[in-house]
Amino acid sequence: MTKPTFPAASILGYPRIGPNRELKKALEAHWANRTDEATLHAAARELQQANLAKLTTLGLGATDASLPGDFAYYDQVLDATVALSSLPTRFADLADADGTINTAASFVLARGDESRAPLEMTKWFDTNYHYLVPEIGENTPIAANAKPLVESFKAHAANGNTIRPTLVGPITYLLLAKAEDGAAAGFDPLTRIDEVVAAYARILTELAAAGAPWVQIDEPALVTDRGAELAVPGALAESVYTRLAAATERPALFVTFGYGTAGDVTRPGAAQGLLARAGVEAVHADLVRGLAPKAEFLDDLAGSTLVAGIVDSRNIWRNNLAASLNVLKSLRTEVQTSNGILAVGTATSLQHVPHDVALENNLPAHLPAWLAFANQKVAEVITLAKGLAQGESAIAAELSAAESAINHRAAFAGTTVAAVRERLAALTDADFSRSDAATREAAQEAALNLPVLPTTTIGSFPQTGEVRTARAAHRNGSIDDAAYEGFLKAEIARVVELQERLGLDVLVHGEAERNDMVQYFAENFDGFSETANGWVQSYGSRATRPSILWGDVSRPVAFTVPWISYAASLTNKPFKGMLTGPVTILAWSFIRDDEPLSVSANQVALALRDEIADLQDAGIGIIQVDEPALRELLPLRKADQAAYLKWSVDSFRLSTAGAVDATQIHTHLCYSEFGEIIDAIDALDADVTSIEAARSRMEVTADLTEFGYSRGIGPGVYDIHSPRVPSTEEVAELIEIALASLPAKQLWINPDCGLKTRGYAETEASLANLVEAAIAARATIGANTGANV
Ligand code: MET
Ligand SMILES: [Zn+2]
Repeated sequence: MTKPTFPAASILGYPRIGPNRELKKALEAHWANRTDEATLHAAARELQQANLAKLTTLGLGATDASLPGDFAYYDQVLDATVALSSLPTRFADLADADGTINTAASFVLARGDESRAPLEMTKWFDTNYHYLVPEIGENTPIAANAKPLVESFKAHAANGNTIRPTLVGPITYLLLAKAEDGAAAGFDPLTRIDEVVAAYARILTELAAAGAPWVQIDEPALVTDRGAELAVPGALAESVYTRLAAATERPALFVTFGYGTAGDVTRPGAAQGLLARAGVEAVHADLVRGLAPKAEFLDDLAGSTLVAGIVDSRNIWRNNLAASLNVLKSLRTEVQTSNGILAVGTATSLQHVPHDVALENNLPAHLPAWLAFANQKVAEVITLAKGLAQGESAIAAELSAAESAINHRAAFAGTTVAAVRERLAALTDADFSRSDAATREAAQEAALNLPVLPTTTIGSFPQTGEVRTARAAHRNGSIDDAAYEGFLKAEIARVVELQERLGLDVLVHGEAERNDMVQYFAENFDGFSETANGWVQSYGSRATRPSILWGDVSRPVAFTVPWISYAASLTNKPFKGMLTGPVTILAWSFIRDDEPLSVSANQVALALRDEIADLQDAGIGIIQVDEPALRELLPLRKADQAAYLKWSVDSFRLSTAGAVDATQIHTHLCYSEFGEIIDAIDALDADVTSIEAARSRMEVTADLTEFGYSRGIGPGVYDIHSPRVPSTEEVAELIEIALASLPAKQLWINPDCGLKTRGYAETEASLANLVEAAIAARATIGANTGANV
């Protein structure tokens, strides 16, 4: 029997938030009870129809299943939880009479309610998109609920569009899940795979009955080390897809593997061949982050289609169509040798890029022609498929436009800046190291004269409505620079006065002048530009607007110094200046594809190094360089991690190593999987490191003791993710847990993260309790151990 052929051009998914963040607005209006559920559904449907209309205008077929059916109100993993009705026990009362999870219930899972915390949120692979972590135990219900998928398919079909319903795959779903609280120790959600497969088989049957010709099943977890072990002959992936392919009355299956190489990286294509032989009609390979399949590993595709993910869906650069076409042609040879058919697609869903370059009206003139956002990428996929089928001459105009944009970019003045390159080339090992920690410690003790268990904050103070209003007014010109500066100074003075009143030991300026901890730096560095409308979903209704790094980086003038030195002038207390580190600046921006990331990281590091020198000259004795994204960029495969950690740590060291001994360098990382990269964190060589720890009740302190961590450490004692005010007793307890494993001399007392999302009332109350608990702990230490701590 011949297998159905997948459309020649398709995309794995499309941004869901809407070109003007329509979904955000609809969701937030609904959550604020300003609209009912029917209004929300109508707004979402309208947005999806507009998106599909756009995609067909761009050239995707309306009826050949090349339109992705990947819409989600909040998150695609949450939608898989809905499709499986897998409600964790603590939410069991939310189930409908038939056991299913309705839209309102799914929002409770996503957002929590008065009595329950929401599902945990975690970064999706190595992206800045967050999914909701499924909680699966021995008894979590698993039962098919095809209704949302079927209804959506039918609604679009009635409108003339044949979408390809999309689901997170069974293996990926369970690998991303965590054991439900109360499950037996060591319980592995993957042990529930047979039930998940049975539920998916049922969903496939219902989708076939509704008329869906194709279904897309995303299995990106097979590009991780753990997933790869399951993608070898005789292992789980083979049996799962043999069973799904055997489902009676099902749509054709398209299984995708974004974010890397599926299966064994030394045998690119082996995982795809395996699934094709198991009966899957179309398989995908990410050619941007992963390796191109080879005939020798594909073996026999058994008539299946291989969809080449050649257009980058994680970045915004215009595709080099000529180079891509060459890759596609040689891949076609491999695929045809393997008895398969080649089609063209994206590396992952386009959910990681903004909608449309055409919506940008503020970019520097040279930039738009270099870029491709989602809509431009759809056109690129279609062009490449056409070129592959009909030859270069059929796409001559597109090839030449791409070529001239790429040549223009390569030759453009800011792309390579001689002075920046010379400075990088002249670096020596000495530029990456400070003197030994003991020497620094002595110099800092003399300079700062801090009490034991010093109290501080992570940097930002509440960004009130007034701050945001003033910023917007300044941006649109309704208040002038002087008025805005006056406003910010008053805000800074208020924050300094508050910290003095609360009795904190190390003060900060509060970051009121920063719209965002990355964008603010990008705005002040050469080599970056900001988009006006380049929103990318981060989680739920939240989106970020990453800056675009397009050229060599330098810092024309000191920009944090005026604010920070003004703040420091208002107090006699030790003062901490705040900067964002090189890895985080890059992780939360669109980065260059014409230079290794490590080169950009060192350029950013030198720009920061200049700022640190100026802060130091202005008398700032403590400088914090935040690296919350250090863990996020960690490569998915263990084999690639050491190289990443080497350059990322080096860039931090390059940024900070110009500081004199007496300047105390802090860093801040906000996640608790600290143990995993503790060597790298140690290698940052910061004098003091603050980390998130309150939710895990100081779990990290045990890792630190075991490691023998010897410098200053501030495990957060106040969970800033909720408006809850921790009592003095609670904070005292956490301090006590930390003191049980760490010497008092190393310990700092601080919140988990910045306070910008909090309100003033809870912030003041919480910080007052934090200071009170620290003072009490000092007294206890003095009583128990004498002054010698
Ligand atoms: C996500 S980490 C945030 C650190 C930053 N200094 C702040 O306080 O907001
Ligand atoms: Zn943080």
